[in-house]
Amino acid sequence: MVLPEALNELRKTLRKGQQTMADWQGGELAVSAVPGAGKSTGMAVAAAIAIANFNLHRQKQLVIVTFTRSAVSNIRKKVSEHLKNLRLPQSAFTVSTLHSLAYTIASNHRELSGFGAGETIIVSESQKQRLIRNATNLWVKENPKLYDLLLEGRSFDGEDTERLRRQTVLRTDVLPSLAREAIATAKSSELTPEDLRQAESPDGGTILEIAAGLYETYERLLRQEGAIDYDDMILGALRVLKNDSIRKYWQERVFAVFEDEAQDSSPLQTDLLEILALTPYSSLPEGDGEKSFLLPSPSGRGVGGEGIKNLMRVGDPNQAINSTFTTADPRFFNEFCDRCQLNSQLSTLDQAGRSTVNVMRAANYVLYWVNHSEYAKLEKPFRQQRIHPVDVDDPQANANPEPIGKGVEIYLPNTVDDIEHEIELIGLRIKQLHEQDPKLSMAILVRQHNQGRFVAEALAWLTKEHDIKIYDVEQSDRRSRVPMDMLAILQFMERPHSPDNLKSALEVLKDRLKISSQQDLNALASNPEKFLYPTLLDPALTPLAQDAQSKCKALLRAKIELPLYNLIPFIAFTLYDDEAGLLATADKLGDRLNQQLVGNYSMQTVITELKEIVESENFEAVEDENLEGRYMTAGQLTIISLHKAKGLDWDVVFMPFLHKRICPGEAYIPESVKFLGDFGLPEVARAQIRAIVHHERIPNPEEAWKQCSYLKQAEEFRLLYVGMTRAKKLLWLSAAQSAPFSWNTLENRTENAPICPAITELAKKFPEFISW
Ligand SMILES: Nc1ncnc2c1ncn2[C@@H]1O[C@H](COP(=O)(O)OP(=O)(O)OP(=O)(O)O)[C@@H](O)[C@H]1O
Repeated sequence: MVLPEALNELRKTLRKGQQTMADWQGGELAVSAVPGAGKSTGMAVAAAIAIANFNLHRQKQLVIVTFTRSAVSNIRKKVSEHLKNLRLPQSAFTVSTLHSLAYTIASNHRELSGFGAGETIIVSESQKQRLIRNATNLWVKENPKLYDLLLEGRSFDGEDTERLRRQTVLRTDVLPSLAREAIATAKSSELTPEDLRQAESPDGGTILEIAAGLYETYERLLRQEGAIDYDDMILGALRVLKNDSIRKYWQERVFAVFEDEAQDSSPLQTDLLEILALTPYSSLPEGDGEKSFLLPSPSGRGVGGEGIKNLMRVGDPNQAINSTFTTADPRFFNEFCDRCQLNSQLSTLDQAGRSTVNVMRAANYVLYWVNHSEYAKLEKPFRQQRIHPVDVDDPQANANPEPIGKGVEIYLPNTVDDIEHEIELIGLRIKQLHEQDPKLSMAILVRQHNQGRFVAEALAWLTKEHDIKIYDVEQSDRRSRVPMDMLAILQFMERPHSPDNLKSALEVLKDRLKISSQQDLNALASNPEKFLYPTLLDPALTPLAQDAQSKCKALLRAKIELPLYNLIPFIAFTLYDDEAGLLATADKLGDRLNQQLVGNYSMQTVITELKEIVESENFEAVEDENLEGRYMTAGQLTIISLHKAKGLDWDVVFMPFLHKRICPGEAYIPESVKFLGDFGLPEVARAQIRAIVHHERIPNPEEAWKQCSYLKQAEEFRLLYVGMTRAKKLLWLSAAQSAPFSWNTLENRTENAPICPAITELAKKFPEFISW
């Protein structure tokens, strides 16, 4: 028995808003928190207090779920610490990601999960991509009529070159993306291929028919391999829980579910949690004392039967930044919040300990402006929620620190000429700040990989001349792609006349900035013979294509001239400059292949071995539980993508390159796919399936395309907001006058590139932040 005083002491370590979590008395509770509100801290204390209040133990547990593995270990550590201090059993709670919770349930009852009898193989992301490629090829073979319809597109003059180009675009680009979107959206919403076929679509259902076919073929291949993907884990668990006695078993074991990062869950994942969180009335013992603690579920929606739903969902809808590539959508969590609000079960954590006051004012204004702008016509990108500083007696020391300078510095195009100038100004500011306080943690947040690379190269002098440590997070990603690059190039060397092989090799050369991206690679790859060895009768190649051709031919020559074991180093020198340890990584890979293939070293065995390495992903750096700690080290400058920066913070945050083209961006259709229509087919499929999920009218392709770009823009603004709220003492926002048209190549610049409209408005509202 824990003394109430001890629990009260623990509760008092929380700020007011967080205390509403600790005061949870059962039933449903939504907690909508602003960035920096201390959600995880609040949840950990709330968990310990709930375990004490409800006498939880091994057979009646509190289940905590969150999104990433590092968040799991963070929360586990905190809860465990509190339980130790309160002398409560550690077995009273579990913390896991949603997927691993689902997998535990499903694999405990294999016969009902649909997983098959043998050992279950869980496909990784890269294995899934391979399956999708295979499914696409198979679908093309089995569906010649639909494929021809796509080849015809809007119009077709029957010319062979154009046909070959279209084939390459469809098979290597459009159809695999369509498959990916369709599978992600449909499967994670429990829609079957048949459901897609039966939906009433205004365009006659052709797009949904293709989506259904690809999805079906993918499923077939997955089953053939005896494998499951991440969506199957959730579906498997839900299938298992349809069984009355098994559901009862789990519901009795699980007293309540606390979910962190709830804005990132899909509806099906939420269903799973709701089922687990339910205690059926029939399971409550007569006159059980616990009964009096529990409030009836406010929703009464009763997933999985009537009962009491003990479910706390904590999240920030304004930090939902995964909705354009998963089925998560902030609207689901928003709806949950609204529903709970009707029953006075919504708690809003709007005080935040992290940033200096001006950073909060800037983030609040951006949110307000976007929600009242043309970008909010269809649906508001943000939940209206202001971030407030903490009270003076807050338990967190120095929760809202003093600013450095004004706390926010905005650099507009009239002071910054071009991106080189912009990064030079940033470098000088970093040097100055580091001299003033060598312990400051700093980060530069970028939206695209190529920006990160540009920044890392341009600021290398800070390390050389001033010993400032730079940690480029994307670098390790680049290293993990080395085996894939090698595989693509070797496959091309082995069979250069395959359009697919040539296309993959060209893609690698483009990604490594060795050939220009300002050309249609599909056109080059569609007829390898003509591209590599044109006759005098063939039309002349453009200068950009000639450059690509000479790089490809050099690779083919090397295959003839060099001993096989020299090919890996040769390819490495072709692809990589001596940056980011890529050459060293390629060396390591070469050594490993040499060791593994002693006495059996041939092109074929090297390719097979590389395939193995790529598919098993066992050459990648192992995810480190304290990776986040390494990103935020004092005295270090971290270069990191906006997506990865979520959940982290630094004393000083730089956000450069804030142009309208990127934030909020606009829907863009490459010339090469316009034969299909003025829209992206994968995005349209996704929007149509989404409409089925939401029981809405299915949009026609043009409407669907508009919706997609709207959703994407809303998400870009949320990314901007996530970025801004990472700063503790100083936030730097900038955009140069001249910027690259596309970051794939820095050569083509747009003069007077329009800047992100939210930043223009921010500068108008707070002219005192404008710096030069
Ligand atoms: N009541 C508190 N007392 C002392 N420190 C606190 C308190 N609440 C939060 N903090 C500190 O504030 C920081 C952020 O807390 P936490 O990680 O819980 O925030 P979060 O809301 O999950 O963050 P995010 O903005 O990324 O969503 C942590 O360093 C934590 O220790």
